Amino acid sequence: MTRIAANLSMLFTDAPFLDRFDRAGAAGFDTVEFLFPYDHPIDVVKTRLDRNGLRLSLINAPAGDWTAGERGFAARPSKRAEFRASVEQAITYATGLGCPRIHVMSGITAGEPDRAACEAVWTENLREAADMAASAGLFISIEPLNSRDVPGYFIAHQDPTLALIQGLDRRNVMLQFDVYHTQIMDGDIIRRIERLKGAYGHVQIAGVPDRHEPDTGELNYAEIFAAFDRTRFDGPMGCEYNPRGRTEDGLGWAAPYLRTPA
Ligand SMILES: O=C(O)C(=O)[C@@H](O)CO
Ligand SMILES: [Mg+2]
Repeated sequence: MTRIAANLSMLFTDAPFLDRFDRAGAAGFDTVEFLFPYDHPIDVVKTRLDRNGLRLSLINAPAGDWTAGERGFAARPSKRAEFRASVEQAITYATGLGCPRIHVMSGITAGEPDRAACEAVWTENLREAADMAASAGLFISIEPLNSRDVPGYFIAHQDPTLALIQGLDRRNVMLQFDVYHTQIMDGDIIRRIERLKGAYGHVQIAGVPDRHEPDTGELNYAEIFAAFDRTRFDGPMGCEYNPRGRTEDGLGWAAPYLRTPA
């Protein structure tokens, strides 16, 4: 059964962050995800979730100076201390907010030592993060990002990323299958959904190439949802797109997956 979640870092962005929870609830979402809640105390965010009857499916660990282009630390030998601190903070928030999964970003590795050094530090960091997360009963999510939008990011393709994850030997680290990035870098979406069944723990969606609503662009989301259904994937897929206009006005495609207003 297809389930969706509102990504509050990209939807309803005409409202301040905390007010986006109310907008998502009113629009009929029962689940949300977002990147960085860290400017707000946990209890304040929790109140917004609870008063709208919302579950939280994913947060990102702090990823550094986002506006300056930083995208996390896991593969950056020069950022070991920042990595550990970011995972600790994310675990505190995920635990307090009842969120089962943390997206840990790998970082832009241009400017770091050679690839082998980055891979070695990524592996050490992720094993440590996985063990910290496992003690709290949490999953870690690892997402390749397309190199058109995020040049120099450590991981850009699904298969090599899965090989890295398998090398960790940690059961609570899984792929994040963002259909938008995957279509740009790898394609063959339907077969890939089937072949990687069981390897991804979180899914995100958007139209390609413009990253708008999934009802535009080169992908057929009816077929993609059916493929995820066949694999028995039942997690809420994050709607991680830039709405063409007001978020609510572009939710026609989502009507079958939203709650009807009380
Ligand atoms: O951009 C995406 O896609 C994400 O999922 C973010 O968490 C990180 O870039
Ligand atoms: Mg994504």
